[in-house]
Amino acid sequence: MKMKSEVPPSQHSSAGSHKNPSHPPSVSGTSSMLEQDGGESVKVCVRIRPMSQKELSAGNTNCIEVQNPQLLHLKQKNSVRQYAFHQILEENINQAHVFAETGVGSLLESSLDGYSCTIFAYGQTGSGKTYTMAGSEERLGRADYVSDETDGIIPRSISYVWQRMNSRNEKFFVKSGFFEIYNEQVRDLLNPSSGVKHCRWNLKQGFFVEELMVVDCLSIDDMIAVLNEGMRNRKSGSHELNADSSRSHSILMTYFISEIISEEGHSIKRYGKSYFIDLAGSERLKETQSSGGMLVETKNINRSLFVLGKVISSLGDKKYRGLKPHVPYRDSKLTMVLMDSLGGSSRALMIACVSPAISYVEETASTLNYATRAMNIRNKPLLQVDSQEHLILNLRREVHFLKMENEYLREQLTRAAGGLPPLMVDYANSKSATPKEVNIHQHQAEVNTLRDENLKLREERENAEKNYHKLMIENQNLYVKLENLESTFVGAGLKDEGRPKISQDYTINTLINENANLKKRLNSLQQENSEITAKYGDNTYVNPDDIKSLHSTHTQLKYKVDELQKRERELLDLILRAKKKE
Ligand SMILES: Nc1ncnc2c1ncn2[C@@H]1O[C@H](COP(=O)(O)OP(=O)(O)OP(=O)(O)O)[C@@H](O)[C@H]1O
Repeated sequence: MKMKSEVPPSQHSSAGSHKNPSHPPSVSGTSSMLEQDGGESVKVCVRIRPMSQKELSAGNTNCIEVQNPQLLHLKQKNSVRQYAFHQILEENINQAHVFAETGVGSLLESSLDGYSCTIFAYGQTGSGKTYTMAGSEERLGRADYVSDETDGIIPRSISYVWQRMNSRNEKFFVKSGFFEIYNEQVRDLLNPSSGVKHCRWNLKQGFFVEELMVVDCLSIDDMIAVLNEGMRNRKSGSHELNADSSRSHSILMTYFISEIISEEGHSIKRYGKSYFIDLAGSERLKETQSSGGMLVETKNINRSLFVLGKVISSLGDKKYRGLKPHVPYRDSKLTMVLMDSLGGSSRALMIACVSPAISYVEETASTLNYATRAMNIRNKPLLQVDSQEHLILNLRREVHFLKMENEYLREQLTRAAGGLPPLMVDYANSKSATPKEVNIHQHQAEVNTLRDENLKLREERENAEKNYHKLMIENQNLYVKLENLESTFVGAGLKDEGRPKISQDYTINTLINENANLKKRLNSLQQENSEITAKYGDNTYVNPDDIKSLHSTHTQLKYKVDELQKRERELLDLILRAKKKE
């Protein structure tokens, strides 16, 4: 195995004659997911793992009933919900059958033809993602690893592609890289000591991980060595960095560069790739959604998974069909990497892993709901074309996404400031996007301008987020202070004895000062709050409901302060009258 630290080659091909590949895109060997517009839906399979010993001894019953290979019933508390998928793999289906039934071979065949393919496992912790993608975790990463029947999709894919490459009349170059994303940091699993990696975008590759170690694989053993090395480093890294390995996403990339010599003696190259992704446990996503405190989530919980959920929702929501929704790909590292696989030019297979145990029925329902949405996502698989065309294609795609995103951000700001939103433009269909009218330099200039604009809009949004956070903390402090004041002055004794009981700690002067400060803070907070609301609107991170509830808290606080001041005046009056009597 030859180790190399480099960015993989651009995904282009001079094979103009290969626009009609020998293997037209079709996800499974028998059933094509191709649709009329040339698009192809993400293939979604559900794998149900056997109940674990722990689940059985806890007395769990089965909450999933498989009706047929495409239909299942989920038995929830008071209802039964029906779900349909491309393929359902029951508990008793072994690893070899999973490989065959999910149609992975057909995807790999496309990669050898010059297409991009992504296979990813989604599901809660312990639902069998790693087992499905790689195999039994205890065996992987060990020096004495030998292939056996528990091998998952990755080792099986490795031996499949090697067999297929040997039987084809083409010369293949294979390269591989392995990385993980944890807490929005990318770590090279083949070179863990190299530190945090950055996600960049360029014309040739779209998004890519910068300075990732990419290894030349000259044999099947080299590829297995890459898998084992990555798995080993993921395990040890999980102890050093994150106690919980299920919170990181691991991504194994393999590039297949094929070369054939045409009858005229020209060399024709095609650039295919396969991504194998083992995602973090999706129950984090559920926690994220239920906690409501979005700022805390994005910091402490797996942001990539949260954004992936949003990307799947936007792309898979039927109401957006043909409307070009805003898709927040750029909001996380994982979705940047997956940009091409979801709603892009790659072919994709999602394996949703679930436990049949009734105690996880909610997590299972959540996984199945996301999987259902993912089935609505459509990709347009593209064979890599010659360099110039490929550059223009990438630029056009970048222009399209940037325009949509900037439009979305501007529209939020305008609406929040009370103006009418600008009309949304369908950039994909607008005339100005026609490639022949604009040359590559103009495309590049447009991308640069849009990216500058995007940067500014994002900075503005970040500032607004920071202010919002500050405001929340101040509000909290204010609340605590008010509670202290209330317990001091409006205690139970007051009601019982009909006369004020003033704590020794509080003199009238401190009370007046406190209230004056409180009012001052309230005023400035309210002003700050209305500025943020006007500027910010309902952007991705701060929910308009949160802003509304912040407003309502302010109103309540203000009411309490007014009440308190009224009570204070009464107390003052009482004290003065008592003093006069003395
Ligand atoms: N289909 C299956 N058959 C037998 N055992 C399985 C199956 N699926 C999963 N397991 C076992 O269940 C346990 C949990 O599986 P696994 O580690 O793959 O879950 P996971 O979804 O990757 O979890 P995490 O998100 O925490 O990494 C492992 O011991 C694994 O061997």
